[in-house]
Amino acid sequence: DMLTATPKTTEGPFYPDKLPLDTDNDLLILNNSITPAVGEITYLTGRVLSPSGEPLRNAFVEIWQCDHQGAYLHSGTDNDSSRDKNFQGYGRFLTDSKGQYCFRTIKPVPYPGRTPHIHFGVSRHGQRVLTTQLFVKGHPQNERDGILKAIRDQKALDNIMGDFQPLPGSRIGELAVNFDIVLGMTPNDPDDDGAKGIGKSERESGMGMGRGPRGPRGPGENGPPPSSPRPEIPPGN
Ligand SMILES: O=C(O)c1ccc(O)c(O)c1
Repeated sequence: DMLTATPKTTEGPFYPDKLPLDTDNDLLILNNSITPAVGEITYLTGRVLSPSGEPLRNAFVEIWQCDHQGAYLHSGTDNDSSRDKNFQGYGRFLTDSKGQYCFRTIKPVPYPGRTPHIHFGVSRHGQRVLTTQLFVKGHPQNERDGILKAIRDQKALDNIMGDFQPLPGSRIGELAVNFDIVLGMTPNDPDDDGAKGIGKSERESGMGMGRGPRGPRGPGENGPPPSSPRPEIPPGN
């Protein structure tokens, strides 16, 4: 049996034109800063699945979104001066053997003309295979969003509605949302190419949860953000 494929949407104008030096899966802390981004802390988890529901390992998941005041990490914005300099704005992660990814970010807020959303790009074998957006289930502005209105299939729509809920046990009002991404059919799809197509230095910098010395901890583990330094791409490399 085939699952309903996650619908694709436009990439939008603000995929970062210059990636931040820190591209890990914790969008709340830049490099070794002790000051987190402003916003509602959200643990964003999910799996990348094949059309038949098999977990896909080594899928390259990128997310990007505007900060708590609607500023994207992009040179084409008109609100860069008010941008939250502590918000990473972009993050990426390679799925594990269960197809799982995780990010720590903020709950998305409206952008002028758009209902709240988080942009996603999923790549395999060095090629983008899905561009989509995750929305906030029940948000009143969803009804007036042109990109959402273009998706006519109710099942497909349900697939991109994130149910942002209080993180159980959190004393500081953190949220959690799960978003499983189902890819459409692709011809001749080996299940693992060892992340081929992702640049070596980038891969080495992709210190995700469970693979490196830091990155967000899993849901339920609160406390101050980790402060130990982690490997980064050295300037000039
Ligand atoms: O079409 C737009 O203006 C627009 C703005 C922001 C977005 O995130 C987006 O996807 C589209």
